[in-house]
Amino acid sequence: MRHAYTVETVRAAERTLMSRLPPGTLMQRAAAGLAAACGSLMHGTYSRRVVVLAGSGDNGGDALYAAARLARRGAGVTAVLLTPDKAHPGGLAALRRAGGRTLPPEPEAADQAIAQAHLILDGIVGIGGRGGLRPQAAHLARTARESRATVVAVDLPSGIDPDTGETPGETVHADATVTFGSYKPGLLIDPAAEHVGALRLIDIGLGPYLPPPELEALQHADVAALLPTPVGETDKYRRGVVGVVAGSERYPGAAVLAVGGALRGGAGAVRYVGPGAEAVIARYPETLVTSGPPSKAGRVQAWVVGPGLGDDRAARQAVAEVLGSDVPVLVDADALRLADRDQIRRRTAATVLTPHAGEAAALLSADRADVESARLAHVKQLAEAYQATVLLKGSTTLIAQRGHPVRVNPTGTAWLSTAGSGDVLSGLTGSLLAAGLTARDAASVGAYLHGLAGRETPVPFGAHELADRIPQVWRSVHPRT
Ligand SMILES: NC(=O)C1=CN([C@@H]2O[C@H](COP(=O)(O)OP(=O)(O)OC[C@H]3O[C@@H](n4cnc5c(N)ncnc54)[C@H](OP(=O)(O)O)[C@@H]3O)[C@@H](O)[C@H]2O)[C@@H](O)CC1
Ligand SMILES: Nc1ncnc2c1ncn2[C@@H]1O[C@H](COP(=O)(O)OP(=O)(O)O)[C@@H](O)[C@H]1O
Ligand SMILES: [K+]
Repeated sequence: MRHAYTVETVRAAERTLMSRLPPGTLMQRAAAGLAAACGSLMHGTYSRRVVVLAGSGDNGGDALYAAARLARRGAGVTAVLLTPDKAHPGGLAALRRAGGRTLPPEPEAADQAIAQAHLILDGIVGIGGRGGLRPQAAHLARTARESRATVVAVDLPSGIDPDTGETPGETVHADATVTFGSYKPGLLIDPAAEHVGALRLIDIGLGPYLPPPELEALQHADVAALLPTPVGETDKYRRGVVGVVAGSERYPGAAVLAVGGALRGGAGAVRYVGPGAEAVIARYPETLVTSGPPSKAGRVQAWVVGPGLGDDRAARQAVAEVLGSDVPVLVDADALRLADRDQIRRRTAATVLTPHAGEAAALLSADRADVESARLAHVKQLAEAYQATVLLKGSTTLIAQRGHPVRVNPTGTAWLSTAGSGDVLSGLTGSLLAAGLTARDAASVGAYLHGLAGRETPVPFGAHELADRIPQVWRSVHPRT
């Protein structure tokens, strides 16, 4: 599991640790890790040209100390000092001793140095940055982006909000980010995460002083431990039956895709309820189909309701019946609009809502653009307002449930933004719910496998090919399956 902590938490841990160590120890640990990372990114240091963009805080200090190490190993280093009289004194002295030169931030000289650099170290601001970059810093960030140099962000790309992933103005666009002590939420959540590049964590010893995280991301081993695996004495009912209420005369394909996802999620059987039965059976003959209402369909351990459902009376009634059941329910697409909000809040069994940004905006009476620019705040707000587990889809998928750290899905690709891909995710996640995973685990594991399938399916792909790829990525996560 990867964990991410807010600035306040990182600072508190850092204070405790620093009080037990000689002054400057943490900065030297950070600088040593940073210099090593830069050396390997440049495939050596001798005769490489490095430009440091150094702000006046400790972030600039880290960058200057690291650059001094690179200069001692033969790199030619130029530091552009944003406020020369406030530059980190120790870092600056170290760089000068190592033969590095400094420039004030006058555009012409700085731009020229940047244009000739192999590597640019962004030490403008770190976790002490507030608001969008100031004009002088913003100019340097743009010049760095337009250069051919490899841009390495120190702790984080300057200009991003470390706690939320918001980008309030101009930001540095990094090829790599070397972060210290712990991940920060903003490094893992879009739009900021788009500017992070390859992310590397340098351990500076904060671990023992960190409380529960703000955000966490599953890795292969975590997912493998959660995947349902049939044991000797099981049967199809004990493995769980998932009911899928999806599709309509107009959108029978949504039924097929949701069932396709559900068949790959580990439940022992998939029961389909709705007008798409013929199409479903034609593609997946193993599906148990019923044409009546969900309440007459027989027992299931979890429901998926919504993909391609339409919005007629029958659809509304089906949503109400499913929400009235005492088993976990995943609510997607049309059902997010049709569901009675109080009925969701009153449920005692788990409820998973899977909106994309537009649907999330409608559920919160907010603007879609605001949801996309501040995903973390909005997913938490949704989980709170609906007393449900919420999986917010999009370029970064987040899973929130009150009382737990938010989960960020680390897999995925923009190729997933293809029609019907969300239907596959609903079916898959509902199947994991029926197999007995908790709402939060089912949503996180569903998003993880869906994202991996997106990465492994030859592109460009359609949603049905994504569903077909799930067994392969399941085995790649859990090779002994
Ligand atoms: N925590 C840890 O464990 C460790 C932390 N370490 C390092 O310390 C870093 C934090 O250092 P920090 O606290 O000195 O703040 P930092 O990020 O350098 O920024 C402050 C400066 O930025 C300026 N500034 C602010 N906003 C701005 C804007 N929008 N646009 C432009 N400028 C802006 C502001 O200027 P002022 O307002 O004072 O004029 C001030 O000078 C952290 O990220 C990590 O790298 C490591 O050494 C080891 C262990
Ligand atoms: N830019 C993106 N990067 C990564 N994943 C994306 C991106 N855009 C969408 N996705 C993913 O693609 C899927 C689309 O689902 P959804 O919006 O419900 O589409 P549909 O209704 O057509 O099935 C979701 O899993 C979402 O997280
Ligand atoms: K930085």
